[in-house]
Amino acid sequence: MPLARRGDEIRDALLRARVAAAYGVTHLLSTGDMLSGGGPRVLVPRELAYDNRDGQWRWRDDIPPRNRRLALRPDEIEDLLDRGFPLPEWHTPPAVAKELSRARPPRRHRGVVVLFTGLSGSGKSTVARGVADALRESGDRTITLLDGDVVRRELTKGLGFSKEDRDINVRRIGWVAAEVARHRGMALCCPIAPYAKARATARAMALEAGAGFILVYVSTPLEVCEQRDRKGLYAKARAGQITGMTGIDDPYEVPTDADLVLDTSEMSIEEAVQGVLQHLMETGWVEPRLQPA
Ligand SMILES: Nc1ncnc2c1ncn2[C@@H]1O[C@H](COP(=O)(O)OS(=O)(=O)O)[C@@H](OP(=O)(O)O)[C@H]1O
Ligand SMILES: Nc1ncnc2c1ncn2[C@@H]1O[C@H](COP(=O)(O)OP(=O)(O)O)[C@@H](O)[C@H]1O
Repeated sequence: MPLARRGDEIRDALLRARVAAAYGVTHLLSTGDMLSGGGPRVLVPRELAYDNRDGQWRWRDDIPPRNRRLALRPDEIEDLLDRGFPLPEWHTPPAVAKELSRARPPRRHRGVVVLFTGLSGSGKSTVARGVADALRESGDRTITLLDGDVVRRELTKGLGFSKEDRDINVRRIGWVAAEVARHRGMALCCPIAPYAKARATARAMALEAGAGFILVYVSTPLEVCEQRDRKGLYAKARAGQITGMTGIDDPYEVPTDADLVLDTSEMSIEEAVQGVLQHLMETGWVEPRLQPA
């Protein structure tokens, strides 16, 4: 029953019992540590397993091991649903499986936010653009690329590079991305996003919108970013002409929660793009028919 959890086990159990009673339920099956309350009687069953000799569920110890199939754990069920695989009929009646997959559609049908984080010049925009181009060709989802320069011109104009302004910048990007993903699109964003807390907020907003969130840490070392110095900002920072440059005299908090790490000093642009696509396919967010070249 997809009831929102209140975070309090006792209140959750009571609420479940009340809702179940309202549907006419007279007995509830529960694990030993769950509470009853609210009317129906609670039965605490012994662990049941599927007996493939006659298709019945019975106490697991009454079934010879070779005929016994244990019930799937909740995380195994979620994994099958996320990947869009059918739940086995011996385990879940098809009508129930249909409802479950309606409540938790496969990842490839849900929205997703991909946030690239890393130093200026690390390759975030270049890789995000490559991923966007590849996925646009497949046409399964709408693709929104929230590119750095455009974002700072259109969405966050007027903000600077203080911690406060960077946090607002990343928060706004995260909010727009989550809205895109709420409507089943894919949003690719590439701010430096130097602070872990702002990145965590972006993740939370995407998850709250029922979407996925993938943090790609573009870990290209500072020396390489500095050699690239496409905008001449590192040279200016070294010369003391500008201050607050990330990696020089402003912090970058290395992610400890990255879903994927790419060091573009060790791979070509194409390899980096394929690395992201591969990850999206392996985790079920993108259909695996986009085969890497
Ligand atoms: N002080 C300072 N520090 C870092 N970067 C600076 C700074 N001043 C200007 N720039 C240019 O602005 C781009 C970074 O903006 P972001 O919106 O990605 O930054 S942040 O996420 O809000 O920290 C970044 O662009 P990219 O190179 O595309 O990352 C820089 O070119
Ligand atoms: N393997 C690579 N992956 C990504 N960018 C690379 C790679 N090798 C060289 N580059 C170059 O590095 C620069 C990265 O710039 P950009 O993508 O704007 O970085 P960021 O968005 O992180 O500031 C581009 O000029 C790009 O062509």
